[in-house]
Amino acid sequence: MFTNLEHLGLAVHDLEAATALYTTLLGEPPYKKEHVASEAVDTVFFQVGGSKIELLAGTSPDSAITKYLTKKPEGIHHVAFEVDDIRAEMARLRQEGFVLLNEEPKRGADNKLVCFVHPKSAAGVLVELCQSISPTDHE
Ligand SMILES: CC[C@@H](C(=O)O)C(=O)SCCNC(=O)CCNC(=O)[C@H](O)C(C)(C)COP(=O)(O)OP(=O)(O)OC[C@H]1O[C@@H](n2cnc3c(N)ncnc32)[C@H](O)[C@@H]1OP(=O)(O)O
Ligand SMILES: [Co+2]
Repeated sequence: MFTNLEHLGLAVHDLEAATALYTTLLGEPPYKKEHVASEAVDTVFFQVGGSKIELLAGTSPDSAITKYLTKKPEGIHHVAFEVDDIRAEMARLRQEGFVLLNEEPKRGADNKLVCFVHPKSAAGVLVELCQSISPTDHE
């Protein structure tokens, strides 16, 4: 089951400048900064009610964010939904004909298991599924 709009992922060139801008915009500083080596990104998270803003900057030319920003301007890169059972939702979406970008859930930022749905199968929007896990869980 989809349970929440977990975060909006925003692709930015300059993480420090974007962090300062969003701190002013939202009136609160971020609650977390995290490097995710598997995605080659640095992230900054802001809480907004029950959802979050995730700022993302690529840390290598191979990063999906770096590649995206060579073709597109800064802005909304993906929409992330919280799910209660990521494997069940992946199986359901596959059955419905969506193209998943991961065979298995992978470790994302902020203590989540994540899986991406190709934008070409989701009306032009890159969709991320997220399931919360304990910080000590390893998959
Ligand atoms: C920090 C971890 C995690 C979290 O916990 O929150 C994250 O959020 S990580 C975020 C970064 N990681 C990812 O995005 C991983 C998933 N993405 C991918 O695998 C790829 O980016 C992609 C979506 C498969 C695209 O890669 P690729 O096919 O190599 O790029 P192209 O430039 O050739 O794009 C093909 C096609 O798709 C369109 N596109 C690409 N990205 C997006 C996007 N974010 N939103 C909408 N559309 C997108 C692109 O415009 C191309 O379309 P056409 O030009 O019409 O062919
Ligand atoms: Co994300």
